[in-house]
Amino acid sequence: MRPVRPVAVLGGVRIPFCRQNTAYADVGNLGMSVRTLGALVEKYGLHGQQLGEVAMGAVIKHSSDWNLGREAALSSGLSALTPGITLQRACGTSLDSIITVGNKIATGQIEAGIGGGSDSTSDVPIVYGKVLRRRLLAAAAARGFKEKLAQFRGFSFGELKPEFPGVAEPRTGKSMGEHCEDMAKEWNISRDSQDEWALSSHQKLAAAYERGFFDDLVVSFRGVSRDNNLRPDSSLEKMATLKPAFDRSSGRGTLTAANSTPLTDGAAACLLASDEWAQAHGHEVLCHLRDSQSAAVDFVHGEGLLMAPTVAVPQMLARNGLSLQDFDFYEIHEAFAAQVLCTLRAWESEEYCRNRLGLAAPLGRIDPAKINPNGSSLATGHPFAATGARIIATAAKELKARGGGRCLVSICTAGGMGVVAILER
Ligand SMILES: CC(=O)CC(=O)SCCNC(=O)CCNC(=O)[C@H](O)C(C)(C)COP(=O)(O)OP(=O)(O)OC[C@H]1O[C@@H](n2cnc3c(N)ncnc32)[C@H](O)[C@@H]1OP(=O)(O)O
Repeated sequence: MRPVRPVAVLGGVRIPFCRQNTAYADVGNLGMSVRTLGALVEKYGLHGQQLGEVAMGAVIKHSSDWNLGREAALSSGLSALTPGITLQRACGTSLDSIITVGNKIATGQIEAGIGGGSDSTSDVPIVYGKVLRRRLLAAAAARGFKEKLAQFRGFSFGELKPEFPGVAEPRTGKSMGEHCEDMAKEWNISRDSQDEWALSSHQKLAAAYERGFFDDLVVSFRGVSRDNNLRPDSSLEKMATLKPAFDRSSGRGTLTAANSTPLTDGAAACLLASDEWAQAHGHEVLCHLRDSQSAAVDFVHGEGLLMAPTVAVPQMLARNGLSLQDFDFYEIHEAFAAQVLCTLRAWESEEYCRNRLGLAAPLGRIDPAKINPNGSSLATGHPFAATGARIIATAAKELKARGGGRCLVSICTAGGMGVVAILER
C-alpha cells in the first residue's frame, strides 16, 4: 500500500431540491444526476477530462438506470473513459460515495473523482408481484404463441396488483417516522423544541440564500432556482396547529409534517482530488476530508433506529484525538428535528455515554448556534441519496467563507446506521 495522502474537497453543486410530485416529477434519477454532474463539469472546466471515478447513488432506483454513476458520467461531458459506480447506504449514500472516492485518492489509486447521489420519490419502480413476474419471464422464454399463452393458465386479475417500494423497515414493519417517534418519547423530546428547531432551519436556509451563499452551489433546473420546500414565512403558531404525522392515536405524538423532512426529489455532487491534482489544474482546495466512520445500532432489539451517529462519532473522535467540542461548526442531517435533538441529548447523557458507548465521561454539550449554520434537511428537503453531497458541498464552502476551521458531519440512515466525517481547512 502507498502511504495515505490528504483528500482535497474542491467543492460541489446541486440542483434545487423539490418536494415529491412537483417540478421534477417526470425527470427521474438519471435526468437529475446528469444535470448535476453537467453543472459540476461546467463549474470546474472538466469537459473531456478523464477522472478516476464517478461514484453516485440512489436509494430508490429503476433497473433501467443501470449503473447510475456510469450512465450519468457518460452524459455529463466528462471523457467516456471515466469509470462510474453506484452505491447505496440509505440517507448516508452520497457521503459514502464521497468517502469511497476519497479513500481511492488517499491510497493513490486515483487523482480525482466525483461523489454524489440522487433520489426521486416521484418516479419510483412499481413492479408486479412474484407470480406474474414468473409468468412473464416464462412467456418471454417460450417458443411460439401457444406455449407463451400456456404460461398464463390459471391467471387471476389479483396478480396485477402493483408492488410499491417499501417505506417501512423490513425487520420491524415501522416507518422511519414511527421509529423516530419512539426515540422522541424515549429521550423526552418536546413538540415545541422540535418545531423551534425546524423553524430555525428554514430561517437559516432563507438567510443563506439571501446573502448569496448558494449562488455558486445551487444550479437552476426545470425553472426552479431555490428549494421549493423552503418556508421562511412559517411560524411556530402555524406549526403548533399540525396534527402528529406518525402517532395519531396515543395523544403523545410529536412528529409532524413541519418537523419531519418531506419526501423530496433532487441530486448533488462534489469534486475531490489529491492536492497535487488540484494544484496542477488550478483549483483551490476548499477543505480536506480528514476522516470518516460508519456504525450501526441494534434497532431490531430496541435501540433507536436513527441513533447510530452517536456511536460512530466517538469512535472517530478517539482515533483523531479530538473532543466533541473541538469543532467550529457541525452539520447534522435533520431527518427529523427529533433525531437531532435525541442525538444531542444522548451525547450529554452520563448514563448513555458510559453504559452504551463505553466512555469514561459524557461527550458533552454542543452550542446549538454552531449546528447547521446554513439550514439543513428540514428546510432544503431530503432526497435521500443527495443529502450527503449537499452537506459536504455546503460545509466545504462554509469552511472557505470562515477562512478555516473544522466541521463535524453526521448523517443517520435507515437500517440503523450512521455515517460521519471530519472536514478541515
Ligand atoms: C431514509 C434514511 O436513511 C434516514 C432518514 O433520513 S429518515 C427520514 C426519511 N424521511 C421520511 O421518512 C419522510 C417523512 N415524511 C413524510 O412521510 C411526509 O412528509 C409526512 C407524513 C411527514 C407529512 O406528509 P403530508 O401530511 O403529506 O405533508 P404536507 O401535506 O406537506 O403538510 C401537511 C400540513 O403541514 C403544513 N406544513 C408542512 N410544513 C410546514 C412548515 N414548515 N410550517 C408550517 N406548516 C407546514 C402544510 O402546509 C400542510 O398544511 P395544510 O394541511 O394546512 O395544507
